[in-house]
Amino acid sequence: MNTLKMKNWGLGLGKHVIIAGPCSVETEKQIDDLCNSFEREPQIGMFRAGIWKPRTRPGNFEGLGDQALPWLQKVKNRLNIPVCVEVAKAAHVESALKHGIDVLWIGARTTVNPFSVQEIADSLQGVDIPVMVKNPINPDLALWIGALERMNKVGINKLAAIHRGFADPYDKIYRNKPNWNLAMQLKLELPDLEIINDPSHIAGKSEMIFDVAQRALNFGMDGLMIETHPNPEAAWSDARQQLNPEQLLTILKEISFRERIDFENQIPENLKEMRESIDHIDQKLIDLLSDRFHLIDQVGAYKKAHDLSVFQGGRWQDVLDSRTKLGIKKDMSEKFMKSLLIAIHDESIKRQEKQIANEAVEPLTII
Ligand SMILES: O=C(O)C(=O)C[C@]1(C(=O)O)C=C[C@@H](O)C=C1
Repeated sequence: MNTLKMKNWGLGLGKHVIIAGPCSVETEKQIDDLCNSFEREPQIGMFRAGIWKPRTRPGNFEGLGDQALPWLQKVKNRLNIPVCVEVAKAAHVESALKHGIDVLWIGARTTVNPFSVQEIADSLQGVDIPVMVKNPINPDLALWIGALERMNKVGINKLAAIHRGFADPYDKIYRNKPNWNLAMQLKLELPDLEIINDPSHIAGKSEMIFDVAQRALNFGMDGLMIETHPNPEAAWSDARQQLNPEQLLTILKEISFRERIDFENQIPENLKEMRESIDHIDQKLIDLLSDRFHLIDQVGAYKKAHDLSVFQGGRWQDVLDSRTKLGIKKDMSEKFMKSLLIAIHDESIKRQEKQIANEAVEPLTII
């Protein structure tokens, strides 16, 4: 996929892009008040606003629609920064383009539906406008990439992804679970594509936004989209997760942006050395794991010959408890130790089950 970085979108964006603005446009005064606060804040690179809101149930505020678009033009003129809105169908694209909107984004509830994404893509054929694609609600990397590809195929190369987290009804911490691994996987699959993190939708509550945003930057994400409202308590949508401008500015002051190392450039010598040591350690770890699994195979052969069960609860409990304790003493977390040991034990069980079923044990592959 050929994509242009945000700094090359021709919109005056820098290396780390901060996008701020309300969940929904509510009144002209709300927008004016925000402009008054943002005028003094040069770090804000783009203004966001929802005017068509996909709501879970009917009867909630669904956005002001076209009537709010002229107010966003005013924002552009006053702040001299690009303005972005969410679009969910071709009619939205048409209105947004007519009113000089600079950047479009596709929301999580739209990304899940290839028909909707294709409808938007078709309406953008031949149009030179940047598009940002939020992750789908469910943790499906292919669906996210598919939506980006649909845009790219109609000629949109000013593309970015927005990581807004994934719905998980069992998670009690986040509104949308970050699943950082999946976002990093996107980075691995599309290394040139920039990712903006949306801590507002991940956190779901204003007091957690700083931590989520900082983690995103620690992971090397390229920007932040933060919902901001002049008076969050009175917001017509997403009241719990919006910041007031003062809170936003505090976060922007305290947060640290991190450089991602570009592998095409020189890697600093001391980092190189540390990485070489890590390479050696990893080699040793793999050798040790391989030795352990060869012993597991011998135990498996013994179990088969003596009709013993593969799973040995007492022994496993001992292994789990004693190694976890050892790991904790060596500064590793209990959670990490347990998940590592469980992964190893699962593999042992699988290998021995295969042996008992008379299947050859596959050559060692540890992922
Ligand atoms: O001790 C055994 O019986 C083993 O096969 C080893 C091992 C392990 O991986 O440590 C694997 C399976 C058992 O449930 C218990 C422990």
